[in-house]
Amino acid sequence: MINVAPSVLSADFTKLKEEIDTLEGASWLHYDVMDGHFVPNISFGYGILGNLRKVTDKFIDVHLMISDPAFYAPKFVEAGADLVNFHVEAMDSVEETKALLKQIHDLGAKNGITIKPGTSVEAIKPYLDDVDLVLVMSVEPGFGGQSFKESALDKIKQLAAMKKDHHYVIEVDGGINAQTGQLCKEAGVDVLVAGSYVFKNPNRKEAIDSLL
Ligand SMILES: O=C(CO)[C@H](O)[C@H](O)COP(=O)(O)O
Ligand SMILES: [Co+2]
Repeated sequence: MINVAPSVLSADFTKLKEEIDTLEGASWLHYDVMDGHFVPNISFGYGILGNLRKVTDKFIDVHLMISDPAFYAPKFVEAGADLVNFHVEAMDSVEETKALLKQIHDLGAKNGITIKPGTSVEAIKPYLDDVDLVLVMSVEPGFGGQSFKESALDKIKQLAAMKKDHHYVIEVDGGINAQTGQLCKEAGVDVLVAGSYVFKNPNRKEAIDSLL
């Protein structure tokens, strides 16, 4: 079964609750956190997540694009994240990474590990037994509205082939529309993040349905 996770980054923030209410058919919400350091953009933090948590029962998937996930991840769990994923490129050691994955679980949320387009699946092999989700970036993190990079497809296929020995779900993020979403589904993805494709369509249900 495919889940669609609309990325709040592309929503109209002046009416966030109404925007969320239009997302019929999507059981997840994707919440992109950018610190202006790990990526050259700044989005929103755990305060706004706390507000969002009060107005939706959707499964909130927090994507941390920040340099210090170990410090901030617990704050996002506390604010109501259902899942917190962070970039392997932001971590200094395997020990530190495993400790943060465990801490997120101990705090009661699901965890995930994320790779940029230039990072291979090899880099996250040490964590595949410890994660609930692997996020494959199909654009350089930092901005919505970019074009899908086909190099993500091979990584999804590799992760899908290894999935039988592990328990993670595979998510893809960046440049997803009906066409690229179909390619990802054929490659074995479980969760499609879609920002501009969903929020730029006046008929949100139609956009979400075209991805399912
Ligand atoms: O993590 C992200 C950017 O770093 C966003 O989740 C992603 O870009 C979604 O936007 P779009 O679907 O418009 O590409
Ligand atoms: Co994202």
